[in-house]
Amino acid sequence: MTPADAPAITALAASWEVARYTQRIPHPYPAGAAEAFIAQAAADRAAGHAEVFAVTRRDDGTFIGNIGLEQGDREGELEVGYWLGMPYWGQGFATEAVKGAIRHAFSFEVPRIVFAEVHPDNVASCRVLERAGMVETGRVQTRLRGTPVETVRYEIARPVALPTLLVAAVALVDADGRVLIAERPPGKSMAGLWEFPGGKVQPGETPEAALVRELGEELGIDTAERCLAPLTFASHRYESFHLLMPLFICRNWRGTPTPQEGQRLAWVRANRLRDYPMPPADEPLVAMLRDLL
Ligand SMILES: Nc1nc2c([nH]c(=O)n2[C@H]2C[C@H](O)[C@@H](COP(=O)(O)OP(=O)(O)OP(=O)(O)O)O2)c(=O)[nH]1
Repeated sequence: MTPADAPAITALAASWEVARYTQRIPHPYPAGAAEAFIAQAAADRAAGHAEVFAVTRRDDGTFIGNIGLEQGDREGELEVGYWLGMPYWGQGFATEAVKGAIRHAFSFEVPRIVFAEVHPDNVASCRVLERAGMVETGRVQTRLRGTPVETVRYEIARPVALPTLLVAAVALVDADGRVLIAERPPGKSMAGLWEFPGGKVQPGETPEAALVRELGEELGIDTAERCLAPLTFASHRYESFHLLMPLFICRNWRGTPTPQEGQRLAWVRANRLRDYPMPPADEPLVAMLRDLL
């Protein structure tokens, strides 16, 4: 906000429809209140416990309302509050502003939760918060504009960033065009599902070097990096990690693949791979292999 926003604030915040569900907009709106509000917002921002932004229309920069973030009573919680002038209701601006405020809040390390408290009769605002990804978590006894009221509390938690796991895998293809798959042994995650040989790329390792190592460890065969040709990749969100798995194809190796870790092996034609349950990340790969081989 800048001092130049004062006339727009005065014009828009004066209506009772706007003020009635807010905590602080005075009604009737006195002269000088907008200027005082802008000065207070600058002071709060400098003190580091609240930030208030002008909401402007992207097309022409018109001031249409305010949105703010303020420290809640509990550690790690920020409250979002907002109002828009009536001519700008019902056009998705509030939802866009709330989404922006949430993104802004979580760009800082501290907040775990962004919350809002809404008058239960303010159905439009409840919908805005829901569209912005917030969920109702309870009711709060409070006072709104001096009157006791039970507000609805909405929350959104900081999104958990999943680590990306890099796994290199290979379709070993024999002279008959069959592909080697291995069953994940009991005790491992996704036990009993059939997978392409390979494994996690260790820190400092290339995917090719990881595969050469894994093929030795798991199958007792020797391959050279130049015998591994890139084929495709899987990118799949599991519950606790995101799997990024380049799939190579290899037709040349030394030795006969034999299970070194007690796993079952199968040589399977690409059009029969569907008979073997595979991890969800592999499903698109199976279709691609069928087209290719
Ligand atoms: N090698 C291989 N891994 C796959 C395939 N599809 C798929 O989702 N994965 C997943 C399963 C594992 O989470 C990860 C491979 O890890 P890994 O095989 O080296 O590790 P691991 O069994 O020791 O690991 P863990 O999951 O038991 O911790 O990638 C696939 O076709 N081949």
